[in-house]
Amino acid sequence: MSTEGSLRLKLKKKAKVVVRVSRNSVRNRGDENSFDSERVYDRENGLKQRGKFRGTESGEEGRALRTRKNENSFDKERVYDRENGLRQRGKFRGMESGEEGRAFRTRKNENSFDKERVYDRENGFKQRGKFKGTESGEGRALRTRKNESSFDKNRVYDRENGLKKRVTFKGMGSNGEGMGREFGENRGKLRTLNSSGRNKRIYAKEERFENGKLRNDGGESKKTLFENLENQVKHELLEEKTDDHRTMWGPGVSWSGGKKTKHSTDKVKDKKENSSIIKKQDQDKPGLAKKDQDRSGLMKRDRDQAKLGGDAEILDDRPKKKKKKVIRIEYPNDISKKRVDDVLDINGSKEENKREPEKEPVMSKNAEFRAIQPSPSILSFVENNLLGKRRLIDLRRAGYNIDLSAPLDNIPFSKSAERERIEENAFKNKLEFFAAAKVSSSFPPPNLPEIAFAGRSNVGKSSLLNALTRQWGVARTSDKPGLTQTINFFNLGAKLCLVDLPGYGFAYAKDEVKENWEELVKEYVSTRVGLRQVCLLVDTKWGMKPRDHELIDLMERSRTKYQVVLTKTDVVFPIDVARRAMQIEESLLGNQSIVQPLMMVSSKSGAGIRSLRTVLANIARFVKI
Ligand SMILES: Nc1nc2c(ncn2[C@@H]2O[C@H](COP(=O)(O)OP(=O)(O)OP(=O)(O)O)[C@@H](O)[C@H]2O)c(=O)[nH]1
Ligand SMILES: [Mg+2]
Repeated sequence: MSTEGSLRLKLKKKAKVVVRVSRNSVRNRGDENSFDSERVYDRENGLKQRGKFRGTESGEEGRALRTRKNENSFDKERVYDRENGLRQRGKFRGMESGEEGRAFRTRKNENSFDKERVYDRENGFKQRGKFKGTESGEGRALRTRKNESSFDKNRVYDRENGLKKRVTFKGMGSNGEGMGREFGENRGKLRTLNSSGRNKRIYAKEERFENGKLRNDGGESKKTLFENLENQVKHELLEEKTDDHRTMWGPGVSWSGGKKTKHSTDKVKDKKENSSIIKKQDQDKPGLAKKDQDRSGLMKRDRDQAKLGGDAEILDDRPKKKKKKVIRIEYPNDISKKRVDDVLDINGSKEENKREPEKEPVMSKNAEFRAIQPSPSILSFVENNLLGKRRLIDLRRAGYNIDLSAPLDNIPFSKSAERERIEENAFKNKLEFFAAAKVSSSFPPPNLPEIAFAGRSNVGKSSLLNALTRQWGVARTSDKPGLTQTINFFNLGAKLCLVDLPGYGFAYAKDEVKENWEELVKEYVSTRVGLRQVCLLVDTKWGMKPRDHELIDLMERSRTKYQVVLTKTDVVFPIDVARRAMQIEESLLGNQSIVQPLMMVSSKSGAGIRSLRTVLANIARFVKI
């Protein structure tokens, strides 16, 4: 830098220093708040705020300057707020000159005040109640964060709720000593005494000098004083009777006996005459249960505090709890909360409603079925033949090829369905349709022993024919009941004839036609020469129906041999297959023409087909042609 430049820099600095010394109103980096007698200069908003600002007189500016630490400057008539500027034009004369130092509203002392107004940093001068709780010099009475309840003779100021609480509060009268004492009592700060689960606020007993400092000269220490005080209060709580409802509360709501009660202000006024802070209680009642102590403590709380504080009232800042209104609606037909006798009265006299002797509950058909206990032989047959609903994974593990039709009718671990492997020779023959009859006169001549398959429509008669011979599609099948409408005759080789009968019961056909089927079937099973056995097919899921019994009766009368075959066993659980078998066996126990055992098959899974095949092959074997 050149010599000329350095000289200029020095001159500038000197000039600044001079100005700074001569005028405090110059705004520079060190003094951020400049002012003059008429203007306020704000660093952020410049000189836009042109209100008269005379908070400090000349010579006192040094203290009144608004700095970062002292955020609130003021004058006799105006309050200056850094955030809101001079918008708050209320008269603010809380301090006289010379007292500003203590009355400044700072971060620690958040509440400034004057004789007539309350200044709230957040709400400005909205709270215009008269607030005269402290006279000048009451630096200790200021409401601070620790002492949140400020007060005056007539009003209570609450920082959150403003002046809404107008309870007369005369706990600390102004006595000119700056300590808030009215009666010259040795009363200290409010202390919280935890009594009976509730906080009780009491005053400490203190002695102070005239200058306001705490006196602690060899006497009881402050801590000891509080301890003594707590003990006294506890004793009082135990001693007090519950019928004393005197309270220190004004018209507000206070606690009495655990319930909120309203108190009149008259009771509070009388307490002015009290001159002692604490009425000593000498006796204690150690035998009182803790619960009772708590309760009595709660009920006497008001009175205790009144005694402790003389005229002082302690603010209860607890929010008032609203009682929930419970609306009970009585329904005339609601008998949920009535006794049995009452219920009887509602519905009629007790004699009329005498209970009838209890009948055995009628079990539903389903429940009856579930109660059936199958015999071990049936159960073992079901298990051995893998009857009932089975998981494909289980069938695969057992070696059956589930990709084949009727896999259980194949030999395990064989890759293809080998018709030649069918054990029974009769069923190794080709199944051939050779005659269909709608009327009895159309029946073919009985040259071969016949095995007929009867049953309700859609029970699986035609499917079973195909499954037994492993010739799928020879007998036509359909999921619609009533497909087979004629008596169809099939040759199985030269030795056996299989007959597919039309079904009975529900079918998609005219009633007249269905009646003809039934008559034809009845005629066939009762009159057909060469009929060796009727396989009466019953759906495992639904069991036997009345028309099945009709046919059985007919066959019984005509002495036609019949064997019951449960079909579609793959749609129910194994246990239900066994139950159904047991149920039908028991229902047909006395029948003469029935052929045992009851067979269980599934044309779809192939379960039980081999067993049935064996049974039927035996019939063919012993037939004499
Ligand atoms: N799940 C399962 N379905 C079967 C079984 N047997 C037959 N079905 C099915 O049942 C339906 C009826 O079979 P059909 O053999 O036509 O019954 P049907 O007794 O001849 O019936 P109609 O000729 O009308 O009297 C068809 O859709 C078959 O696939 C079986 O064992 N299991
Ligand atoms: Mg059929």
